[in-house]
Amino acid sequence: MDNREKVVVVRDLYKSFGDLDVLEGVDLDLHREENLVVLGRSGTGKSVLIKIMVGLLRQDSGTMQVLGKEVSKLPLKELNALRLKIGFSFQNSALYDSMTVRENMEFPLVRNVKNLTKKEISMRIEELLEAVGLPQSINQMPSELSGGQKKRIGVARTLVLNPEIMLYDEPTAGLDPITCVDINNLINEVRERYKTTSIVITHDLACAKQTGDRMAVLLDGKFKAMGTFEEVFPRAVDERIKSFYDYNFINS
Ligand SMILES: Nc1ncnc2c1ncn2[C@@H]1O[C@H](COP(=O)(O)OP(=O)(O)OP(=O)(O)O)[C@@H](O)[C@H]1O
Repeated sequence: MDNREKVVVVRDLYKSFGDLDVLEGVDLDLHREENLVVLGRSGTGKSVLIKIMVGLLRQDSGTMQVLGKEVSKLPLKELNALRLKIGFSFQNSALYDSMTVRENMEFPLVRNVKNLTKKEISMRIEELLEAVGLPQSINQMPSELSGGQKKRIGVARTLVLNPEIMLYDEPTAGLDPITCVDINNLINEVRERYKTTSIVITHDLACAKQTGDRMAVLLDGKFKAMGTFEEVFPRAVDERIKSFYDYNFINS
């Protein structure tokens, strides 16, 4: 029997928009401190699944439990409290261009955590910038940072509220292959250091292989394949999963 703690439990989840059936029976168990990679072509419903997870959309049927709570049944106050435990690292890093790195990181802290002293805020920001390898960027503007640096700061800002779950949306999109490897390493370091449980949405199989304990391939509204990289890809029978593998360049 699998005794690991389950952080997310999804059962028989359905979601349609009019005639468009997007999710058609999704099942998932995500374990504490696991890195799960979700793969699937554009429009397969990855974002819809994440939106149901954070209560931005409601499923038609089935259940979505996050940290022991059925998301669709939570009153707004509890939903907001749950959302604070889920850190979303956006594809475009979502930094405010008119604020320095420090101000970008202060913003969610000051807004969501009461009674922090200036010193506590500074210490938290400095620790996180050190953790993502950019302590020297604290007074820089986002426009002065490279794409990879912006991603790092975006991750640091997401961590500022101590999330238990990290959602990474296409973390390597738009980066050169070497910077991709750095960002993948960062995702793994964040897990080690902050004991986060992560979902990584990506089309990049090198990223999937490097960061994922398990892969979950969303196809026809369900997770059609689930397992380690080696279990899912080299031996794929489904032509669509095989083509996903064949069209990607595997670095290692
Ligand atoms: N609020 C909505 N109303 C109507 N249709 C929607 C809504 N949200 C998503 N959809 C549709 O659901 C399908 C799945 O969309 P989703 O954004 O989840 O895809 P995705 O797998 O995240 O794609 P990508 O990899 O391109 O981000 C799409 O056809 C989309 O148009």
